[in-house]
Amino acid sequence: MTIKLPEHFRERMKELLASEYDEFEASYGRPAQAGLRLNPLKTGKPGQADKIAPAWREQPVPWCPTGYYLPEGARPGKHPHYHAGIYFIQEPSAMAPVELLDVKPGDRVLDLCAAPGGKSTQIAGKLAGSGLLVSNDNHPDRAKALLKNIELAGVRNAVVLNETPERLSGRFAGFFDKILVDAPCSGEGMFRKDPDMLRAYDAYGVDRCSAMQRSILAEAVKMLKPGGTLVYSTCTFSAEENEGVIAELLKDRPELETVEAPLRHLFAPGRPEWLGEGGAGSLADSLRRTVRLWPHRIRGEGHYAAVIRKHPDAADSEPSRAPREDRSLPAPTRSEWSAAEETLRECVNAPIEKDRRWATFGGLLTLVPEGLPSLEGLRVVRPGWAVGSFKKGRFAPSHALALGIAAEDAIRSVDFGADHPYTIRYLKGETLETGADELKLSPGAGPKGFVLVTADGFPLGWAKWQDGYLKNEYPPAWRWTP
Ligand SMILES: C[S@@+](CC[C@H](N)C(=O)[O-])C[C@H]1O[C@@H](n2cnc3c(N)ncnc32)[C@H](O)[C@@H]1O
Repeated sequence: MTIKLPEHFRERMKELLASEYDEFEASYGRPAQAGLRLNPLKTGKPGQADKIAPAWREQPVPWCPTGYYLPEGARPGKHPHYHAGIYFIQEPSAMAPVELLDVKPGDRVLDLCAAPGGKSTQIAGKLAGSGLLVSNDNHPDRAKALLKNIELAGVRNAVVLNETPERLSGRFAGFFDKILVDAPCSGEGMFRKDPDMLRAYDAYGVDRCSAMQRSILAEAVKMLKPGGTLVYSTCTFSAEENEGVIAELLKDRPELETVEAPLRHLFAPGRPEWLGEGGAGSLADSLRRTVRLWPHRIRGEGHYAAVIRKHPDAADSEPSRAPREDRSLPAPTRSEWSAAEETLRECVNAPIEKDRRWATFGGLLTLVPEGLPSLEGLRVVRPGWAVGSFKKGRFAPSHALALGIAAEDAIRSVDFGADHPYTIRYLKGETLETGADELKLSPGAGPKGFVLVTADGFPLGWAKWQDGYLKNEYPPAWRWTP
């Protein structure tokens, strides 16, 4: 494979990398590194991960305990397991920023530039269902794609927003323990993986990107708690978009400092000297603590990341201007709740946590994550886990419910196995002839009603059984395409 690198990119990298440049350029003659990351929300129990193709789990990514290099020719996106959200396809160096953020269960985390959700789903795996994830992207269509991946991953404690950093910082001042800013960038580390990035490179030049990154980051730090950690990352190599953005942020802000990245020994240091005369000044040591992932030094396409801590004694950010009552998220009416409760009891064994905060949103019943401030006035894509929808006085379980529970939580289930022809036919939206004796029923349940369809024990979606047929409830927008 030969990639024609933009001439000014080659010239700049040659000057910066000097004797290392030939090795760097040679890396563009090798195939892109593809990776897969297991979803701990679905593969955390003993034996679950063993069901995934062994060849895809042979080569671990050194900086990500759930990440693997894919062998050439592997097509995990064309496997029923993909539709169960048990893994995500992610370029290996893109797995590093969330590992550096060091998310713990119970944290309040913001992923500010989150679509399509590779890193948000990684964060959700680390939260393990406890704490809060606010996943945001300012692009409306990309925010929808983000929601789809959050639902596919079976995340129950995430809110998806479609907002600007400025509007969010007014609402969430000093609120988050951890923030990821995986910034839009000129994408120099994507040339091998995605030739479209080469075409877009001139349109999204380094100067334009660095201006955007500085303004996003300035808003992001306002939302960080004293003592909180922020990771800034890009998939580009230019110093202006990396060390330059961090230098600008740290300048005159003694409450912020870079810290040694936990996995620093695996990566190369930041390059303050590339900022030129007077560019880094007294910040040179701080910038050397940031990390660079180079395609000629590691197996990955390349990334930059800086870990920044806000001093625990930093003055609190301006208090949030959130309204006390959230009128944008009304609680279900008594009749809505009873319709929902009746159907949910027909579908799932798990207790319905009535004392949690439930809200109706766009015809959906959603479980709002604990500790969420008011979202009133913000562009909300989804305020929590949507467990079902109301239609003409009736309630139906959602696809997000199917993907967010375990097979044993369902009252009725049926498993065809990933290799069974019925599994693909189910994912294509077909009705399936199925005997009542093929269903697994909870004690006391009859065969008629909602059935969770699973593959190798991993939920794929709902069907409705009646008179020997499974009527397909798989959402048309999610269907299998050849
Ligand atoms: C590098 S991508 C993020 C990739 C993502 N973190 C993942 O791992 O899947 C950058 C994202 O930032 C979004 N974006 C651009 N400008 C933004 C802004 N001002 N505020 C929030 N998001 C922005 C873009 O729409 C894009 O989806």
